[in-house]
Amino acid sequence: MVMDKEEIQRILEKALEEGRNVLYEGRVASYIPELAKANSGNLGVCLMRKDGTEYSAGDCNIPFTMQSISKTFSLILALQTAGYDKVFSKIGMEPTGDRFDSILQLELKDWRPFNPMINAGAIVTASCIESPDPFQSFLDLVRRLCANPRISLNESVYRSEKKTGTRNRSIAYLLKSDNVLDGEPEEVLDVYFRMCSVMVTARDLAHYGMILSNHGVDPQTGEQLVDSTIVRIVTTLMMLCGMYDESGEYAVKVGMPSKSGVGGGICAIARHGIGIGTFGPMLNKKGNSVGGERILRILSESLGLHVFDTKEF
Ligand SMILES: NC(=O)CC[C@H](N)C(=O)O
Repeated sequence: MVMDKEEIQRILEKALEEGRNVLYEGRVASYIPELAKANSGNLGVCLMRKDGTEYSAGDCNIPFTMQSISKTFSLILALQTAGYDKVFSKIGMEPTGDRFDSILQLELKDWRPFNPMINAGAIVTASCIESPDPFQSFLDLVRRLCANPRISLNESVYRSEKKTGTRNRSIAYLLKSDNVLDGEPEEVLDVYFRMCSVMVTARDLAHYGMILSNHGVDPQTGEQLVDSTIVRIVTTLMMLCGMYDESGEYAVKVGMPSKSGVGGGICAIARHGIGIGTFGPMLNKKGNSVGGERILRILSESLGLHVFDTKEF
């Protein structure tokens, strides 16, 4: 199925409209007080192809905090600086089937977090980054992979989470008591909270997804921004665990390696060098954007983007 530009744009707009129809099913995150101020009506999508063409509909230039989407960038950075052996001696690769902030498995099954896409795993990932200034290195990486040098920290969201993040504190101290976490829990948490509070737009995420879909190569310059072996690891973990305890159902229905955040963003990696970013802060019970998921499902079905699809784009 080869589509012309107008047809793709029409599909995006239809997907946005259908996404709007399900917003009432969700709620904005409020456990981080600052996030409760989000505009419940926001919804947007941007699709970017490696040939430079770009499609968008709705609120795709509104900045929001990336929250858990930061887990994919920090994993890339930890693998780049500390290497595979160190990272995966401290963190597993298995989905949990539990909430993103669950503490359960650490006590019951394994002292190592199950994977880097849940909070416990991302806190350990942050501790693995080898850099004199881990947050600055993270920010540099995000700016490069999103091709946007203006990306910055949202101070109020950062302070709000730092003040109220007792559950993440519990996780970090438990990990410390089991000797999984190197360094001071408060220092590692500070880096983690900052990373979650970096602001991006749906368009930034589309660019990032496009780079990952293109095996880490910037199609404009030919530069290998991320080693393809690292891209493969991160993409696989996004497919298995990127939508928390909804990852299985999402994989069946949408079938694109994706990562969501409670700020309302989703970054999806589609076949054929396509990246998609969505933004809609109304979340379902699992903490995933209801509007974003609906849009991605429609795009997957209409454009044949499921990883096991055979259609041409
Ligand atoms: N699911 C998320 O996006 C969680 C990120 C959030 N900063 C937290 O740690 O709770």
